Amino acid sequence: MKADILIVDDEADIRDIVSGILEDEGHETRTAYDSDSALAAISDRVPRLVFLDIWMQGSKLDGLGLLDEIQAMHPGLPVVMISGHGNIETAVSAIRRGAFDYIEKPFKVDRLVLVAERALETSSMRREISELKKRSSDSKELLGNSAAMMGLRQSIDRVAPTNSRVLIKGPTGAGKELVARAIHAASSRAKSAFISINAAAITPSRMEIELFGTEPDGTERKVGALEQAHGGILYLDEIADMPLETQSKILRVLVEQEFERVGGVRRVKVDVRIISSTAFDLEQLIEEGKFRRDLFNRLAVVPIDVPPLTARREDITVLVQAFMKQISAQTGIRAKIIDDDAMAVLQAHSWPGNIRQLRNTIERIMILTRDESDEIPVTVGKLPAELSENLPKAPTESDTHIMSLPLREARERFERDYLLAQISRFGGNISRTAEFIGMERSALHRKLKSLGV
Ligand SMILES: Nc1ncnc2c1ncn2[C@@H]1O[C@H](COP(=O)(O)OP(=O)(O)OP(=O)(O)O)[C@@H](O)[C@H]1O
Repeated sequence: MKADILIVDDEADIRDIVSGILEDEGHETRTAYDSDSALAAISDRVPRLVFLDIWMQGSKLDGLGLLDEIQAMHPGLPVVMISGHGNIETAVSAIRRGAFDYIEKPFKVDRLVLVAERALETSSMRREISELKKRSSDSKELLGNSAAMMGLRQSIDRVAPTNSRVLIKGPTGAGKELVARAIHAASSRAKSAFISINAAAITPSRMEIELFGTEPDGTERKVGALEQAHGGILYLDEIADMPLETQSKILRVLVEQEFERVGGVRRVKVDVRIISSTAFDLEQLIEEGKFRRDLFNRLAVVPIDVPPLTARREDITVLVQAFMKQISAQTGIRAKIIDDDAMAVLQAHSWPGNIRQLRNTIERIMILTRDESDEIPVTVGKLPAELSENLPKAPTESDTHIMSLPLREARERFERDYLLAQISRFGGNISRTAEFIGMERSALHRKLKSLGV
């Protein structure tokens, strides 16, 4: 795991030895010789780990004072104390105050490397856990075995190991963020941060603070998303909503790989892979002058399309079952069986809110039927009313249209509607439709032809 490590020590040869060893391990190091230069280095860019000497000559703050300062500003940042022979007790009290561990001078290479790896691993695990807690209601696994999903998985596998910027296109709730997370998980940056920032949910004036952070001016300093994502991935959700001014600033970051914080003058260098997403036609927004073409060209190095749920209806059964299990685990409501007709209704629905809407619907169904025994299957009548609105209706006596037809024509009309609904339910897959309705594939083709479909 390559990381940005800061070494703070007043002795130049200790700084050199520690940074030499850590660089041999593939890390990036920076050094500081007292508390002021250390705080300046941290404010240039927040490192992933700090090695901090306990006694520093000529420093405004000693090691413990600086440890307190660092912890107040960056609570999750691990600090390993460097202690001399005489001050093990101080090192131990530093651990009580929140330091991760200490190494003793003269130190052994193995011990130094081990402590660094452990500190980095622990902090990345902590980050993962807090990330998991935040999203514990959602699974991160991309489910579905439709051709569309297989294609999507292939694109993810192909693009993940590269460092290319990816633009994920697709309608709302189709799983764009999940795709971005899958790319992160399969990339060499998997152990580093995945920071997500939603342009649609943030006001334009707040957007720059969220992205670039603020420079301290007596008040609390905010670490921006770009800095938090250093070494990892920044996910820009719904870039179409980004104000033009922010677009220019993002473009500059992409060109120069560095930026300035809001209210600051210093340049902050970062190494961040950007994945962005949109539900809109950016080409059209470019035509209308609402999106910068040069930014689009830089963000969309590899475009990935996430198809709407209606283009992969055959995944619905798997999704419904998985969501039942997940919701049941979270809420304690027992999972239900959905009968074939009710499942067919779910498969035929238009799902404008895509997978998110499907998940919410399953949650609603489970809540509505929570008092029933889990042996009673969910029938069409138990589904939320809006789901059955678009179904082809069975002819009734008041349906004079079909009732006015002779049997042969009425049957043809019914067959046509029935077959079209089944084909749509199986995402246009004729073989699977044929299998389900119990017809030979070739016979179904002939039938469709004879019905003029
Ligand atoms: N293939 C999938 N398998 C399982 N769950 C999925 C899948 N795709 C999406 N989801 C779930 O659907 C919900 C919406 O997904 P996500 O937030 O990734 O969509 P999005 O396209 O980024 O939405 P938006 O456009 O609103 O940002 C989440 O709960 C996600 O876990």
